[in-house]
Amino acid sequence: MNIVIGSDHAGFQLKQELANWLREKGHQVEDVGSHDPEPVDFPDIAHAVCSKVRVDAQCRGILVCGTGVGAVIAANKINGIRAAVCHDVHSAHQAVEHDDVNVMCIGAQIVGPWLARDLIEAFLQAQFVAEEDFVRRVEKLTRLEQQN
Ligand SMILES: O=C(CO)[C@H](O)[C@H](O)[C@H](O)COP(=O)(O)O
Repeated sequence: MNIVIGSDHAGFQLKQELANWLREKGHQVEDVGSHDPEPVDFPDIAHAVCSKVRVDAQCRGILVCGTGVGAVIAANKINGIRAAVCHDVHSAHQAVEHDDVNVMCIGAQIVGPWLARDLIEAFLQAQFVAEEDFVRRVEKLTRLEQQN
């Protein structure tokens, strides 16, 4: 799968580990930074990841900041992005299955590397379930995005 990954300084170390691990698993990974531990603002990294994900339906995004909170706020302001901060495996797959989430945000200060891997595996393996209720709700999300 094509994956775009990014982090701010708080997520840098975990993002490096996750990007390497994803490549070892055979995924196509584009790392948009940060590329060193110097401070960087999470909205800039969220924009870099999400501007690629929003134009490629086959692509998923992963954002790592300290808590996942700043990243998810920023990502959800970008048209075409449905982002979720996920720190449990159930949310990580249901977010895709029900809500067609295309960007997952992780807090490096909240979860360790092993749980982060489980979260990403659940996120990447999940597919949207195109049931009537789920489709209708996602369409309503798109309309909300267009209204504002
Ligand atoms: O978690 C975050 C935003 O929700 C960020 O990654 C930062 O950790 C947080 O904003 C704290 O900022 P700092 O510059 O690392 O003190």
